[in-house]
Amino acid sequence: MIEIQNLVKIYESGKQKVKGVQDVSLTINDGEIFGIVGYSGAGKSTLLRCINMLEWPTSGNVKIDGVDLTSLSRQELRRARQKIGMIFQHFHLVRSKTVFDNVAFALKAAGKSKQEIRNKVDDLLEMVGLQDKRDAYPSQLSGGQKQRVGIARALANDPNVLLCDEATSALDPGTTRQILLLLKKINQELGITIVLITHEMGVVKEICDRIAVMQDGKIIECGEVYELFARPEEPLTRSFIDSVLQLELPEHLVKNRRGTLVRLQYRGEAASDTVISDMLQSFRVKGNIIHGKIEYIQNKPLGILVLELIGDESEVKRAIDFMHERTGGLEVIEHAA
Ligand SMILES: Nc1ncnc2c1ncn2[C@@H]1O[C@H](COP(=O)(O)OP(=O)(O)OP(=O)(O)O)[C@@H](O)[C@H]1O
Repeated sequence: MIEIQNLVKIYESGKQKVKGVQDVSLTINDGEIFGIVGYSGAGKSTLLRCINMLEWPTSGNVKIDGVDLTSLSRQELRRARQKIGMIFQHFHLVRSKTVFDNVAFALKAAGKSKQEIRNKVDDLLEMVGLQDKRDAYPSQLSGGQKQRVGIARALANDPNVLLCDEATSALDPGTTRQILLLLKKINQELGITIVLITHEMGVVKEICDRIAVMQDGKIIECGEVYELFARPEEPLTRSFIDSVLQLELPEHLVKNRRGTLVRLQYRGEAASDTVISDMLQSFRVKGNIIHGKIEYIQNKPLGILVLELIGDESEVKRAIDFMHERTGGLEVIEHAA
């Protein structure tokens, strides 16, 4: 388990002080894939780099499996870090070394025998699907292949935790998906806890169990991915979610509406419910479906519909209250003029 308590990181350059992370407390459970989301400058990298002490916190603690990393000696910290792998946006491979040697590097440093190194590297390359690139150099690899080498290298010392710093941001969508599937496989087969930072909600939707949303060095919202998608509380979280759900309505639809537009979100079990037909039968309103989709997040359906309700104002209001009660997730987007 990773426990972050009241973490603060302030960068000082000359007389200027920049707050990288402001009083963050967070618990990440064993075996979880935990996402940290936020715009550029929100403090994601700083927080991630404090987890393995690449950045030393100004105050606060980081405990991994009960051990407070801020209290360790340099040597103890070096040993603790072997159990925390890390991968990077730009891979950070050694250009003059082959794929094999890039992965073997950490094992040599840990004093493993030649035979052990050969077996381990071969196993890792098989895991990431790069056996045939064993003797290639980084310049001969695609971006996705380079990240696979980065992942194999990060797993060399059998870490319990894998930190991913924008690991897919330099990759095209197809390759991103393959790398995310690989991370999921590693999480499931090896039981490794994964903490990833990203500004792409699509990445979160694909593989994370829980997420924290960061703004100005603070966590403004944290929870299970499905719950956050179904019921975000903060406007920033909502805008991240909307970006991936592609819910923007064409302007002419909003302009030419005749009634009240409402966005309806059905959660899990309610997704197949008959809430709309019940509403239309119970109230004197007409309903047009303007936009609709069902998203599957962590294999659970999240239904999203935009309805135009036309009718007497008080009847529309009663219809909205009814749907609110039945679904728990309803938003009035725009009132008719
Ligand atoms: N080494 C540093 N020295 C001074 N200020 C820094 C340093 N690293 C980060 N900062 C500042 O700390 C704040 C948080 O930066 P950080 O890189 O953690 O954000 P981020 O969310 O990861 O953004 P990005 O996605 O652009 O990397 C920013 O204001 C940034 O300018």
